[in-house]
Amino acid sequence: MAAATPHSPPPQQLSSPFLEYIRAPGGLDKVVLRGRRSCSVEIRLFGGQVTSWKNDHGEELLFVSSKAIKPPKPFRGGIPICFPQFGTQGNLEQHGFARNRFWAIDDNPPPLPVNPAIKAFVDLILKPSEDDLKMWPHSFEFRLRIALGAGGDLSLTSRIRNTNTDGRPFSYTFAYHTYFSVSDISEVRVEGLETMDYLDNMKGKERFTEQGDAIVFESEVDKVYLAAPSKVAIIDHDMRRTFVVTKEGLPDAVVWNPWDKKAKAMQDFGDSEYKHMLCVEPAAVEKPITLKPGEEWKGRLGLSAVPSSYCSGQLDPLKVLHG
Ligand SMILES: O=P(O)(O)OC[C@H]1O[C@H](O)[C@H](O)[C@@H](O)[C@@H]1O
Repeated sequence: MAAATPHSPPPQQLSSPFLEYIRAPGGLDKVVLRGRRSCSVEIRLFGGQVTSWKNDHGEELLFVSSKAIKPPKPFRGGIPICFPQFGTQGNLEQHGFARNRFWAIDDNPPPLPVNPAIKAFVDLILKPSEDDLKMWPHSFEFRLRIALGAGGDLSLTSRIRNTNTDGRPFSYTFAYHTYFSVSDISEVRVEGLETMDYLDNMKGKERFTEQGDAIVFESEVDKVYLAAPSKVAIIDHDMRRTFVVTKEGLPDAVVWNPWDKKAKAMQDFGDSEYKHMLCVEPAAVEKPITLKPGEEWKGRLGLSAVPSSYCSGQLDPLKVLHG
């Protein structure tokens, strides 16, 4: 049952000076994590979705559309959670229902190893409602820890447990649909995915192998990179900033930018906003994850934003990916 409502009282966990629970009308209650200087992370209970991540200068690092729609529609930007289905790969609504549900604060989560670099964190939980069970007849507990590190890095750890009592396993696909804010998509490079195999969603999921150097963008892209490395870098030349994306338990990485035509067709997205965003989404898409009753899966996303290190205008990819 989804016990979560946007009006549930803030629990004990939220009494830390690094955490704030903010009530807002229209199902927009949120939790704010605060770090050093102006670092912060905002999480909406609707969707269990990170909607803001700021660095210590207070600059926003995630893209959120100016046309984003309020609940009950999914929210365009930040880090939507795609579960139990990625995309249209099944009978459920696009990207599954988790991004469209009210999550609850998990006041008493099972322990996770504590990283001493973590400044503030919050634990959320999603359980299926009666209606969810009609669409996807599996009982589960989805625990999500969102943590802000001392250096301003952000991590999301998902733990999904099969709580079926009828002995049945279930399978799902999953993604952290991360929208990065970039200065100009035409100036952005992604390193770490070159030479990888991918499924092209724009070509009926046909399989190709990436050729050449770092990935650059000059038209619509919607690809699922398979068995992608655990570290990928998004290099924003104009901002002199590199996002380092790390992933655990998530074999694939989806890369998406709708470009101009699709942008115009999207109701909750500005016509030119494609220039200022890029989705790089650690995911489990090609091979669904299967859990037997009592089994738990863990998938982690780590994000940091570091100044790009240039030498004669060239970024040293080894430094970013292995430094
Ligand atoms: O519009 P949404 O349902 O949020 O989906 C936005 C995009 O998500 C992913 O990146 C998929 O690969 C795309 O095919 C899809 O268009």
